[in-house]
Amino acid sequence: MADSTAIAHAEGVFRTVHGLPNIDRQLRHEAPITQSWTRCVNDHRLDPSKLHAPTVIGSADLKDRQTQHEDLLQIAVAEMDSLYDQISGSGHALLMTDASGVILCERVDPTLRKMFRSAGILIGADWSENREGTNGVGTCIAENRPVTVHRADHFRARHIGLSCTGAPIRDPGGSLVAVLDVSSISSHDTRAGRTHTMALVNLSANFIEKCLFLRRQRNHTILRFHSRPELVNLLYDGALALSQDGTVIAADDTAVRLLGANGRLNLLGRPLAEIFDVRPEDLLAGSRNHPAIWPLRDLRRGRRYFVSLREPQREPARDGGAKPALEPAMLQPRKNALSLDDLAGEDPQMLRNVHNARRIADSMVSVLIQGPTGSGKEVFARALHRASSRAQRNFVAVNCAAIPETLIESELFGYKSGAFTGAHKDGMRGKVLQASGGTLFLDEVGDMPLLLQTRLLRVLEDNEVVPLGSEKPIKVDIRVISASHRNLREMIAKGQFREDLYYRLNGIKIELPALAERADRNRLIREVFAIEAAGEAHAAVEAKALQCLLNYQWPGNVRELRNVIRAALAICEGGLVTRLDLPRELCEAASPAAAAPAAPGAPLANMATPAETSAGNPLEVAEREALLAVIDANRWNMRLTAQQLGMSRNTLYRRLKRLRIGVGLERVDQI
Ligand SMILES: Nc1ncnc2c1ncn2[C@@H]1O[C@H](COP(=O)(O)OP(=O)(O)OP(=O)(O)O)[C@@H](O)[C@H]1O
Repeated sequence: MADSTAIAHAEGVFRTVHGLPNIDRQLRHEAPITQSWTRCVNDHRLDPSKLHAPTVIGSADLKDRQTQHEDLLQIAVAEMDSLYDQISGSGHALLMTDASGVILCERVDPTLRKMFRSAGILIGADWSENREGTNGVGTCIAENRPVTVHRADHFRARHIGLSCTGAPIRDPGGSLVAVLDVSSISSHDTRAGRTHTMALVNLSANFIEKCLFLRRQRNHTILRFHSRPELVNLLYDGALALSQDGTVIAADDTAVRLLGANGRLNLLGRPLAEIFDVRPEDLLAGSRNHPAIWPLRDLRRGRRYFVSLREPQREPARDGGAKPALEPAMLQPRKNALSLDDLAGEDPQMLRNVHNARRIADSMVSVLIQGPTGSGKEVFARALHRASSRAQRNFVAVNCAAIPETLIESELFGYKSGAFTGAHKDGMRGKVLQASGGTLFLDEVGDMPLLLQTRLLRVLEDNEVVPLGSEKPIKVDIRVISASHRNLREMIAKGQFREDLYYRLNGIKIELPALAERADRNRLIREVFAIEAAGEAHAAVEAKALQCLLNYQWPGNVRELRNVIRAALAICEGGLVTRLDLPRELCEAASPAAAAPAAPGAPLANMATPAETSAGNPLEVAEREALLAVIDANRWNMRLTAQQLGMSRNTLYRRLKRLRIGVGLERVDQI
């Protein structure tokens, strides 16, 4: 390519990204392309004119990735051969990448192989957007939908001879696992001509996706449905995988669309009898009792569908035949760092909170987060920091309740060398200085001693801090987010909290609801299970155990929920959580027969008395007391307890179970 073409292309890209008029006024790019260009410049810091060699991963890494996607590749290769037959001779390459954009397999006309290789289209090459800029694979992954990137739509000048169309392939949980892409070089295709290619690629991607769903769910009953009987058991029907008690454990995109559900999570964990007018016993009788295809009505909209049932190919190897109602692999476990979007959920109060937080994310407005213990105040503060323009700078958290009163001043404001006896000889930068440029998170701000409140207010008013033992103020630039589970207004009335500081901190108030009050609590419980069980291939929750989790009042909110699930996963047999793996008190309190919900704040931990453990065996009583003493000393932090006792956390949880020590309110590390 002539340098002048590359320079002109790069100039066009920069003009578009910076909103300047293009020299060639005819040049128009669709929104997904210009958004991708903006990501390439601002986020990936790529230069469109730069020539570079393709990034190709090593053969061991490639082999690992291929093995990891073995079932997918087996399905895809057959479909790719069939698609390749249809397009061969037209100068196209057909390729499939994994979710990070690395090519795992390809079908290329042997006479064109060399040309495609020199364009970087070869097995093992990384076509993610942050490597190759806007392209059919990387942009499909970034946008999570089918895209065509035609010639000068490409970000890198080097790729403007290519025309590519990529379509996502999703696993039964809805996560993108692969991209199917058709590319051509020096194509004389018009953009309109790519519409046909897009239809073909989409069809093949949908087909692969459906086969993958059926294959991965083959050990469960699968219900397939469509409003037209002749389309049942074909590509266009909806598919639901069911547990043995008729609970939906996986749904494909078509099922979600046909049922008008608001996403997969609305279907997962629900009994099929809540979705269709089917009696559970009819369903449990299996396909033998039904004609091959029979009609059912959808309960929400009253629409008639024709359905077929496929029985499990093999009984799931589960403990004692217990019935899984929820399998995390079917949910989409979220990444560890939760974003504001992740936190919004479907609760009206949370949606309002997230909306307000987004509006002020980039401003200097102080944020006061209130909510009961464990409701996610710190998680919210971190998400807000990540959504702000300070995201790349420090987020410094100070727990005002955890630092001894005598140290809090030096912790916050730092000190000069030799400021006091025992001070570090080089002095210390306090948290306020560490947070300068970023965000200072004051957790449990209601626990800050009054004297310090006065000093903090001065720092916030003057934007400068004077370390202990120094007289020289240092300028700071901090965004303050504070949190408290206490009623600060009541504290002001009692003279325990400064009113002026309250107004300084309370630029905007975010009130987090208790877990039991959240309209979307069932969904949140499932999500937390999915997060905790991520990476455990066979983890599942038995239907009755799930019911206990859903019915319980959760006085310790999400923290308690997380710890209960974490402990249950550690002690359960074969990955299946049953009621026996949950604290007994939780199931009792959650049962409809329980006289009243657990009183908010009532500790769940340590509710069994020594007499209840193995009929009061004195050795066990002694062991229990010794263990409780260590746990108490570690403030119910199981990681530290296990470390101190020199055992793994799993062993510790097993021992807790044996000694019937509940783990309801223990504190563990943050995600
Ligand atoms: N929406 C959520 N999804 C998954 N986990 C969450 C969510 N919200 C909170 N958590 C988890 O719950 C636990 C408690 O959260 P966090 O520490 O933010 O609560 P908090 O309200 O600040 O608690 P405290 O009042 O004790 O300071 C953490 O382990 C956190 O990762």
